[in-house]
Amino acid sequence: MSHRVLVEAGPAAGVAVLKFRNPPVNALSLEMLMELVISLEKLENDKAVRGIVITAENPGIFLAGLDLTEMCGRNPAHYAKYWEAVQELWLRLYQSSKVLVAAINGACPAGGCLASLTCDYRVMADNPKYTIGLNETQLGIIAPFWFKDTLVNTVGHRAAEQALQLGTLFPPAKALQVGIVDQVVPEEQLQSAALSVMAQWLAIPDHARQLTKTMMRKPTVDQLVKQREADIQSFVGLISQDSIQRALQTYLQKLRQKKG
Ligand SMILES: CCCCCCC/C=C/C(=O)SCCNC(=O)CCNC(=O)[C@H](O)C(C)(C)COP(=O)(O)OP(=O)(O)OC[C@H]1O[C@@H](n2cnc3c(N)ncnc32)[C@H](O)[C@@H]1OP(=O)(O)O
Repeated sequence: MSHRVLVEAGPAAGVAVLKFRNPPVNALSLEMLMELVISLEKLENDKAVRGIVITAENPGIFLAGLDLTEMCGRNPAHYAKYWEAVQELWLRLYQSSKVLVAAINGACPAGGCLASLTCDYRVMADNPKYTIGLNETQLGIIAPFWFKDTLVNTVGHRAAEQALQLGTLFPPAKALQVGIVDQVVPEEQLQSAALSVMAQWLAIPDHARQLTKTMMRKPTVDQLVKQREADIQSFVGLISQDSIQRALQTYLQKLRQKKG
């Protein structure tokens, strides 16, 4: 039984809707990652499902990214387990044979942006409070190579380099201009727009679309698969450094003080 991920049958045949519900901010905790992987595996094996709309149950925050509390003050074994789960989610999403459409109905930083970038199409609600991007450098950390490659595959090398170096969080219109999202629509039309684009994608025969998706994505997937263990060790080494721990603690404190 999943608590942090809700899967519903969509209003159209063959479409499921997967909703994030991990209050307060839909951070990707270890439990949330594991529940997502299980839900995605079930959907992947369900022949009746051809497409999945991915969204947040409550508008405001799509995903707050990786859970910073999983990466602060823990031991190396925990960091390794956490990072393996992050890799697993990315591999499931990026290699999914289903059509994935992200209906971005809230803030979408870092790991949240990465999850949306694995989708085949991104529709974002036109709300200036919502931003999207790989903002890792703003936290004093570096987006791993497979985060970078997923962005490069979406927006091209130059735009990705600039966005990554600056850690830019783009509001909807700018995100559309850069190509990080494919469509921006009024907030109240987000779900209908996602279903409408899903219908267009489902009009293509599955086998042809799936083989094309694999052809386009396999080189990027293979890069991680062939060095998965090394990537885990690299993450554990970096995240355990005092300077990185200090940077993350400072960032978390800033988030907490924002309220007070
Ligand atoms: C060095 C080796 C390489 C490492 C690579 C690692 C790659 C990392 C990828 C990531 O995803 S890092 C996480 C990036 N995420 C962010 O920068 C988002 C941070 N959060 C926000 O900007 C805001 O919280 C929000 C999502 C826009 C929501 O704002 P809102 O005003 O609605 O809520 P807050 O009051 O800010 O937060 C409520 C509560 O939640 C805590 N929190 C927020 N984000 C996270 C998070 N990502 N992980 C854990 N906890 C988070 C926040 O601290 C508040 O906690 P309390 O004060 O209530 O205790």
